[in-house]
Amino acid sequence: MYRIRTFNKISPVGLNRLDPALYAVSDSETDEDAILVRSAKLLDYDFPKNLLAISRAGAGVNNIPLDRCSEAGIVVFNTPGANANAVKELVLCAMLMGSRDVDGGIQWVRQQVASGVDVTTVVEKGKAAFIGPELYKKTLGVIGLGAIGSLVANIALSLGMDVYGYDPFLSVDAALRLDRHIHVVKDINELYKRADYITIHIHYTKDTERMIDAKAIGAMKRGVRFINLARGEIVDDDAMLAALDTGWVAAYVTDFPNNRLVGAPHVLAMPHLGASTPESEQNCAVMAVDQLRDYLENGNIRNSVNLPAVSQERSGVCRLCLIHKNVPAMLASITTLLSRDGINVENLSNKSRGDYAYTIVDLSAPADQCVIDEVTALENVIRVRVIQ
Ligand SMILES: NC(=O)c1ccc[n+]([C@@H]2O[C@H](COP(=O)([O-])OP(=O)(O)OC[C@H]3O[C@@H](n4cnc5c(N)ncnc54)[C@H](O)[C@@H]3O)[C@@H](O)[C@H]2O)c1
Ligand SMILES: O=C(O)[C@H](O)COP(=O)(O)O
Repeated sequence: MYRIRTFNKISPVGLNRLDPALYAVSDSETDEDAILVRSAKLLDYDFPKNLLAISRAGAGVNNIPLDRCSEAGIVVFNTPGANANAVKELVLCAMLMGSRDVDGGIQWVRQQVASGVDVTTVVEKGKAAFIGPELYKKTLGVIGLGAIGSLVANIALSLGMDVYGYDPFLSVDAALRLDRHIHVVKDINELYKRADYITIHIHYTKDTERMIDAKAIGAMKRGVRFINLARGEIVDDDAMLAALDTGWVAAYVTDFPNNRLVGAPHVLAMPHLGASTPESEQNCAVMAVDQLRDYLENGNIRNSVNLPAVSQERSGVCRLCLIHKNVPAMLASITTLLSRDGINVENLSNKSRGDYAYTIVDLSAPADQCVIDEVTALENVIRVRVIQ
């Protein structure tokens, strides 16, 4: 029986894929073998020794201490693309709301009614205060052309926008998803100097923290409208507030409110709603659960953010799964111990990612505990699992 602790509400459509005969799942499990999480912060969480995996039902993993997980042999998964459509649709909403003062207008209508005015008598005169430009024929800059950015870039074309994209690490898959009419630039300043609207879709890491600072904003066009449904930390709030104050930035629409931003003019702050649709919550939960099950039951790794992707059809009678450091002669050391005991290797897969590597070995005979202990004791081996 595996114990899975949930740290957020995970869609039952995903959770129902966990057989209750094999899995105990709740938010009160202790000594858990695995974690299912959305945005709950695990940075200071004291992981149980037997924790094997964390599956993030969503894209961003800045709430998970990846280095600490790798060192402890904990595999971290996310669900690439599973919530991208939900975010794309909210970006469209954000672009429109940052343009036309729909929010201000709706609030004004409510205020009229609340103060006893017959709103029908003031609408036509009052509406002039809420005028705003159209998206059609304007230029959109998309920073980050991954799962979300590529969808946003493509749909903006169909709104009649001219689209510039920037992504120095563009994957082949992502590039193939992009409409050929999108101008992909190598220098972000090419995007900054042209865009009337900029939307950012990159991960928050040490490298992207406050990437949108005073210098970046200064390189943008005066009157730019900036949309941030990625992470609050990517934008330097001081620089953004100063630019809103002078009108250099006409509107800042963000999914990451804080008290300073919410009080400022021309800021529209939503409560992290990007992925909050039933469809996206289900997609993410299904993917997070399926990947987790495949790892727990078969040792296969798909869509990990800290270990390589390694999957292998089951063969033999017993499977060894090893997380180890990416150093020379690991495979030789492991197979030497196995062959010394007369155990034949039916199939083997090994891949590395940065400082770490993962090996799956299917064996023709069950490995006895002595040999497992010896493999576990090898220098640079972090974790060994035996799956029957
Ligand atoms: N508001 C929400 O609810 C919500 C929902 C989903 C994702 N997100 C955020 O959006 C981020 C992106 O999600 P995704 O699914 O598109 O991820 P993704 O991995 O598919 O795409 C990220 C892209 O950013 C690119 N990139 C990395 N560094 C860059 C840089 N310095 N400049 C330009 N591009 C860079 C990568 O090459 C990649 O193509 C997530 O990490 C998360 O923080 C927010
Ligand atoms: O990174 C993500 O996937 C989003 O920020 C969504 O987060 P959530 O699952 O907590 O809504």
